Amino acid sequence: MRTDAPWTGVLLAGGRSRRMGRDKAGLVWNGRTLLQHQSQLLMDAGAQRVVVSGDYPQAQGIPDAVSDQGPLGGLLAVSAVLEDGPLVVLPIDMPQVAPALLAALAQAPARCAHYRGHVLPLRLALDAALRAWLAQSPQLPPEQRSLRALHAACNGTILPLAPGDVRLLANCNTPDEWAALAS
Ligand SMILES: Nc1nc2c(ncn2[C@@H]2O[C@H](COP(=O)(O)OP(=O)(O)OP(=O)(O)O)[C@@H](O)[C@H]2O)c(=O)[nH]1
Repeated sequence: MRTDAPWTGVLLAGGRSRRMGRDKAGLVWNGRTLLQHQSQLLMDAGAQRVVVSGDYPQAQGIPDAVSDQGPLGGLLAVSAVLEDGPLVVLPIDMPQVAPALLAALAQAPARCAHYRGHVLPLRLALDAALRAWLAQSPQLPPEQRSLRALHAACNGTILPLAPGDVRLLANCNTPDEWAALAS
């Protein structure tokens, strides 16, 4: 019998994709858009449900409450429609993450440090403390308005990876990175 605690997958899909020059959510990976592919990864990992952060009516996406605040603006808006509980936050531009990795992260027992600078995917406990931190985040100076600061302040969890698995976290921000990933 599966006894794992239920968790919600949050797909970060907002932002302007400036470096890519087109919406990353619409890029096609193995015959599906990244919006579809990343949502499926979270479902395959065992998410009870997936909530899309971003203005995507076709996926019941939650638009940012405060625009141009980066991922924190997305999490602030998403947190307003969710009850307390565990979240696994996945970016739109990281298509090679294995569902098993996300599943392990969802059930990870303890906080872990950054793995070689990666702060996503990230597990968070949505509770009063996280809500309060997100609520004040638009007032923070830009250098403190980051997922890294959130991770540090709210005990976010990053799963440590075996060195051979680091490639699973490859993301794509530019057309060249996308071409390299997709080749
Ligand atoms: N909801 C929401 N998500 C964002 C926002 N900015 C970035 N993201 C998401 O956060 C993750 C990391 O985004 P970045 O690569 O840093 O930013 P980006 O907007 O996608 O791309 P650039 O404009 O080139 O920096 C991606 O999954 C984005 O979809 C935002 O303002 N709102």
